[in-house]
Amino acid sequence: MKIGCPKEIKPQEFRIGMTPAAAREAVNAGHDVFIEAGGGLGAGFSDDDYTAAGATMLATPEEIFATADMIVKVKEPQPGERKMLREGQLLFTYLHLAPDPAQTKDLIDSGCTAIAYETVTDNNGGLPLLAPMSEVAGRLAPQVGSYTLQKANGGRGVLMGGVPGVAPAKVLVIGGGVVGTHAAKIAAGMGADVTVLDRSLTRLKYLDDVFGGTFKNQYSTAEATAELAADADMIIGAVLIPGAAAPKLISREQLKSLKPGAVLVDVAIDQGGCFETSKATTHQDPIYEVDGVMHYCVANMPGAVARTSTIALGNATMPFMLALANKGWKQACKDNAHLLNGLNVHAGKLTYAAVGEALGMDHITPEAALEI
Ligand SMILES: NC(=O)C1=CN([C@@H]2O[C@H](COP(=O)(O)OP(=O)(O)OC[C@H]3O[C@@H](n4cnc5c(N)ncnc54)[C@H](O)[C@@H]3O)[C@@H](O)[C@H]2O)C=CC1
Ligand SMILES: CC(=O)C(=O)O
Ligand SMILES: [Mg+2]
Repeated sequence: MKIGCPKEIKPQEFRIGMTPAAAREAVNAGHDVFIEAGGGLGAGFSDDDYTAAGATMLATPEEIFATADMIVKVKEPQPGERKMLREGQLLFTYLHLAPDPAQTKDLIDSGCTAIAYETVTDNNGGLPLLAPMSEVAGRLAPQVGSYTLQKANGGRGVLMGGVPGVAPAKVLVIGGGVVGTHAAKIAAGMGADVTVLDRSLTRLKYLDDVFGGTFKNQYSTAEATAELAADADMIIGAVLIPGAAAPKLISREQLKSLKPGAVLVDVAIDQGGCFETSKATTHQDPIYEVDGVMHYCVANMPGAVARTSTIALGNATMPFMLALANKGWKQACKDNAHLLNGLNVHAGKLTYAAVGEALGMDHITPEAALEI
C-alpha cells in the first residue's frame, strides 16, 4: 500500500502522524511510505531520519494526498486538506466529528473512508489511540492551569503547592478517566489539594484503591460539582462520552459563584467542551476571560510537547496502521471489532451513531459499511 503522511497544518501543531520508526516498520512490511518534506521537524525528526528509514520525501501536501492510498495524520483534516481527499482513500487520524458538522459534511462528500483514532476501542473498555494523548494532555493541564493562575496571566495569584503556613490551591478535576487521573496525579504532585469527580463507581473504586492518599474522589452530581467548583482555584474538565458531544457541567450562570480569577482548563474541548462558556482556542492565543473566570481551551494540547506526543502516539497507532496497510481496511476491520469501532465515515455515509445523534444526521452501522 502507498502510505502518505503530510505535515500538520493546524496552528502550532508540531506533531506528525508517523515517526521514522513507524515508517521503517511499514517499509519492512513491503509498503511505500511518503512523508511531506519537513513534516517531522517540529517533533525533532529530520528528512534524513525518514529517508534512512526507507521513506520517500515529497515536497507538497498535494503530492502526498494524490499519491497515497492511506493518509496517516494527527489532527482532523483542515478545510484545504479535505478538498484533497478522494473516493476510496483511507484516512486514519483524530477526527472529533461530534462538534464539527462542517468537517463531517466534507468527509461524507469526499467519499473517503475515515477511521478516527479517538473511537477505536480495546478489551478493557478503553480508547487505546486516545489514551497516549490523554496522558499527555492530562499531565499538561495542571502545568498550563498553574501558569494561568498567576496574577499577570489573569488568574487568582495562587501557588499550586502553597507554602508553609499558606494553604495550597484547590483543584477540581471533573472526569476521572485517563486525562483526569494524569491531571490529578500531577496537580497532587505539585502540592495542590485535589478532588476528582466521576460518574463511574468502578472508576471511583479504582481511584480510591490506587490514589486514596494522594487525592480525593467524589461521585459526580450537579450538586457536588457546584459545591466543589465554588471552592476551587482551578477546575479541569476531563469528561468523555465516547464519540458524543461533551455534557455541559458548569453553566455561564454558575461562573458567578466561582472565585474571581479561578481557572477553567477544558481538556474536553475537542468534544465541544464541558463548560458552557468554553470555546476552542489555540496555542497562539490559549487563554480568555468570561465573567472574571479564566478559560484555557486548547483543542490540541499535546502539540505543545510535540516530540513526546509524536512518539507516544506513534507507538499506539503503529499496530493498527500496519494492519490497515497489510490487510486493507475492510479485512482489518473484519478481523478486529475494536478497529471497526473507529470507522466514522465510509463511501458517503456516516457510520458512527454518537456522531449522527450529536449532529442530527442519518447514519448506518459500521457492519453495514463493510458490505458497501
Ligand atoms: N484538548 C486536548 O488536547 C485533548 C483532549 N482530550 C479529550 O479529553 C477528554 C477526556 O478523555 P479521556 O480521559 O481519555 O477519556 P476517558 O474515557 O478515559 O475518561 C472520561 C471519564 O469521564 C467520566 N464521565 C463521563 N460523564 C461524566 C460526568 N457527567 N461527570 C463526571 N465524569 C464523567 C467517565 O466515567 C470517564 O471516567 C476527551 O474529550 C478527549 O477527547 C484528550 C487528549 C487531548
Ligand atoms: C486527542 C487529540 O485530539 C489530540 O491529541 O490533539
Ligand atoms: Mg484534540
